[in-house]
Amino acid sequence: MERTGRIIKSISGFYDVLDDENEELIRTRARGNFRKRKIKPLVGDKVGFDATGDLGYILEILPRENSLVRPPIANIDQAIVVTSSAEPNFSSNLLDKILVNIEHNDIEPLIYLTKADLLTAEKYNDLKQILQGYQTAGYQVFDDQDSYNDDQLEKLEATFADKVTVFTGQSGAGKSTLLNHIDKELGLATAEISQTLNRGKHTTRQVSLFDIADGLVADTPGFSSIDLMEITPEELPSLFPEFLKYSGQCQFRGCRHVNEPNCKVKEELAEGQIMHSRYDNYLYFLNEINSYKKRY
Ligand SMILES: Nc1nc2c(ncn2[C@@H]2O[C@H](COP(=O)(O)OP(=O)(O)OP(=O)(O)O)[C@@H](O)[C@H]2O)c(=O)[nH]1
Ligand SMILES: [Zn+2]
Repeated sequence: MERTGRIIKSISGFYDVLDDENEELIRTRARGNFRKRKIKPLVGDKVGFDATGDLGYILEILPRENSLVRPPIANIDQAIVVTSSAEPNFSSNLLDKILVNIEHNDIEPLIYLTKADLLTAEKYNDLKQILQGYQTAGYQVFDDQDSYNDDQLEKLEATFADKVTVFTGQSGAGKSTLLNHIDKELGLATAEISQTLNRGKHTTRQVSLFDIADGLVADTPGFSSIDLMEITPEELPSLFPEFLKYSGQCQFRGCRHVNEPNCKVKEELAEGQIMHSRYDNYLYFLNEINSYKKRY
């Protein structure tokens, strides 16, 4: 009889499946017909499988809610955007770019500040102000100056239950360090970042889901840059949740909030209800996306 479960790890052609019924871990292979159809099972996939002997076989992959390429994971509910204050420096442009990519994949982003202990009290307060703006825009923000404050870690863990969570962010932002604080037994490799380049070394390679606080959690390889290749100019305004609050009141359906008359988003921007940095980054991204189109 076919059993169901979720792939939580993939290692050179084998997939470790967590059985839905009894939480047993079963090593499986994909049936040859997947390879012929060019379907590759992903960590996070819900699968139907069959296991009689030592080794099981994946019989079917259930429809995916979403999937990421980097890291290759399917059916993700939320992403913890690990956002460094210093080394590497905070960049609202990078943060917004990450958020837009996550929103595009129908994943809920949460913002988690790290390395604020490296800031002066004044710089930290400035950054906190900015992050308050993200809270107002609709994001859950964790902004304690001590990233490993127990209360805050508990609040973060409380969001894991019954979800698949990925940790994402720039290389060197502190993803592995944060996860190691959450689960002392993980022992993920962390790296000193290269001082001269102010850019992290890539220390995280394999993708697997860990069972933490009644949920499944993945560390992911950091990146040094990301693009907006998958996003269209039509879609972009819908990836800013605070624009969505007002776009229904713009005069034109499909308003891009650039030069259109009676644009409610621009009114709210002028009123201070929408952050200037977010709007400026929006225009910047729109430009970037349009420049891709010209090239191809
Ligand atoms: N001062 C300070 N250093 C931190 C903090 N969090 C992480 N670090 C340091 O930053 C460096 C990079 O941390 P990692 O956890 O390896 O970063 P990562 O995001 O997992 O990096 P990749 O694996 O390259 O994506 C390490 O030297 C950590 O010790 C923090 O809150 N404060
Ligand atoms: Zn508008």
